[in-house]
Amino acid sequence: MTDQNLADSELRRQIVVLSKSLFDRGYSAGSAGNISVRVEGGFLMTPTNSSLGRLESDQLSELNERGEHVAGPKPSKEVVMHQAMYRARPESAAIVHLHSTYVTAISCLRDEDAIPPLTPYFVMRLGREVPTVPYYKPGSDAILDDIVAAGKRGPAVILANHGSIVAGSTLEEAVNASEELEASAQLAFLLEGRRARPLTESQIDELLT
Ligand SMILES: O=C(O)[C@@H](O)C(=O)COP(=O)(O)O
Ligand SMILES: [Zn+2]
Repeated sequence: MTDQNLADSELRRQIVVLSKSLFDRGYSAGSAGNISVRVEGGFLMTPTNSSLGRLESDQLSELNERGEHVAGPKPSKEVVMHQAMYRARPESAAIVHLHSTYVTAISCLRDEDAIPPLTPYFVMRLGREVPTVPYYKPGSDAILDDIVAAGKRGPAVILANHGSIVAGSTLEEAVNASEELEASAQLAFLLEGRRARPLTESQIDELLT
């Protein structure tokens, strides 16, 4: 079942539960990060300046199909970034933006190929590559074109000196992929400077077929 088939109340419950789970395990701190989910007629989104650990299901922002705020508290400042990712990946029903520690550390170090495809699970959850877009001030609409281009290359994108944005066909899928991205960033740090054996192109092809 895709998230769009789930009742609005169930999607609200999932946003609260999965956001708290991410927060409790250290994937976001303070009020960093934001989440959106496609619903009938538009999107639900976490409010701006809200902590992922303390959301309430009846206090989520409601947006229409065009990404305009129609009800609930003021949405995250990253509406345009989320809308760009939905545009790049029309099959997506949920998007997670985090500042998880190792991904954010890598986002401050490299411009491309920041996290190599070293394991099958990386390829299965994140694809062949995780592109990086240049730095933009958080909330800047100018990020739109770069996110559309990067999102077409894969479901996960690194934001230079900021964090990550990950799309999924369900919220659970987007959360799982975000967690895999952070685990892969940790691996990349552990292996830095060592002769790690990357997966071959044919091994990657086999995983993606
Ligand atoms: O980094 C930022 O400021 C935003 O990208 C963010 O993570 C939290 O912004 P809001 O969702 O507007 O609270
Ligand atoms: Zn952010």
